[in-house]
Amino acid sequence: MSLAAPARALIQPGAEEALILLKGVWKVFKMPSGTFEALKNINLSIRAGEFVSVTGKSGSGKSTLVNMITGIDRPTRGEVRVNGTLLNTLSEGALSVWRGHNLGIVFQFFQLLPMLSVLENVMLPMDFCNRYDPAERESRAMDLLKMVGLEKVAHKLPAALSGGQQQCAAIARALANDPPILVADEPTGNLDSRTAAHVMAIFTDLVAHGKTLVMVTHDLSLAQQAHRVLVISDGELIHPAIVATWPHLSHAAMRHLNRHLHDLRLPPGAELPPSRGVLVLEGSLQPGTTRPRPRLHLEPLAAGAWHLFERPEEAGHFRAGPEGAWVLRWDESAWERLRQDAPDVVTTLQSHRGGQA
Ligand SMILES: Nc1ncnc2c1ncn2[C@@H]1O[C@H](COP(=O)(O)OP(=O)(O)OP(=O)(O)O)[C@@H](O)[C@H]1O
Repeated sequence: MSLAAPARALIQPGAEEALILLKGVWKVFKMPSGTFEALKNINLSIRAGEFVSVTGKSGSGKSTLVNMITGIDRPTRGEVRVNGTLLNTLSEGALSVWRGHNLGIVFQFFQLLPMLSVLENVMLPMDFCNRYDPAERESRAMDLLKMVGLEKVAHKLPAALSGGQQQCAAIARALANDPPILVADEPTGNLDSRTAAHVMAIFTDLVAHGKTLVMVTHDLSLAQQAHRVLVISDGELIHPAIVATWPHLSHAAMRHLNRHLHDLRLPPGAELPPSRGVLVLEGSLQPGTTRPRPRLHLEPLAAGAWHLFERPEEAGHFRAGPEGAWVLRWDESAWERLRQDAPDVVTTLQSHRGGQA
């Protein structure tokens, strides 16, 4: 069996590579009935040029998460760093100037100003940020409208446009100040599937030209067009390797796995400690030679491979390959907790015993 190159979808980019970085972010809402944890210890990194989709059930925390990235809302605890700026420390005024230069935001219901023409709507962010020379603004806005196919309706009011056209105008407006990052919250939620496909084609093209895109969507087929799908469930961000390895599990099942799998880095040649199961994130595990082989024939485990062990000691037949190994694993007690919390998930995993992302 040949060993695959590290599967990027299994791990997040390192903090040093991140254009968007959330570290230990919690959001707790205070309500008369008590407190509600909408985001629980989110650690997220997104590199420049990535297209990342955010999926999850209604109320799982998707909008709260993107509101952290846009600075529309602030974390209760933790750090949010976007394009080199620590958002936690900015005043409201500084945040809105920062947002104007760094982010374009696209909403589900377009939010164009109804009394301004489409062209004026697109010029508005340039006026607000004073980014381009006043003489240049109109032609720049027209170029952006051309790019999204709307030059013929530039002088109309938004109400005269279809929903799809209004969303394309909102995308042009989001691009007005040429921000490196676009954030779109359910941008196709109010569009039919043909129009949604057109909006997705515009997004894909923008990413191909270097924009970083974070898109919230309920639609799994649209989510999967991104480079990376983030799943959020009850305020928890599911480890990308769990999403990539067991994409068909329910989000609740993924959440159970997320809570009970722990990561471990092994230097080259190190023996895998007693474990009930392992998933290789990076590097490889090779069948060891120092212990007697078990009855079964063991294959190397490359990045993306997972395997369950009958007995924890069987894990010791594996050693990290020459490049080391970074794994998620269950030790005996984590596996027992998983069995107690989610017996159906254990049964599903046991029916396969292993596989490849
Ligand atoms: N300002 C607030 N005060 C109290 N609770 C809030 C507030 N904002 C959001 N919540 C709660 O936080 C949870 C997450 O909300 P959020 O809007 O992020 O979910 P979502 O995944 O975007 O949902 P949807 O897909 O329905 O838009 C929900 O239970 C919501 O009721």
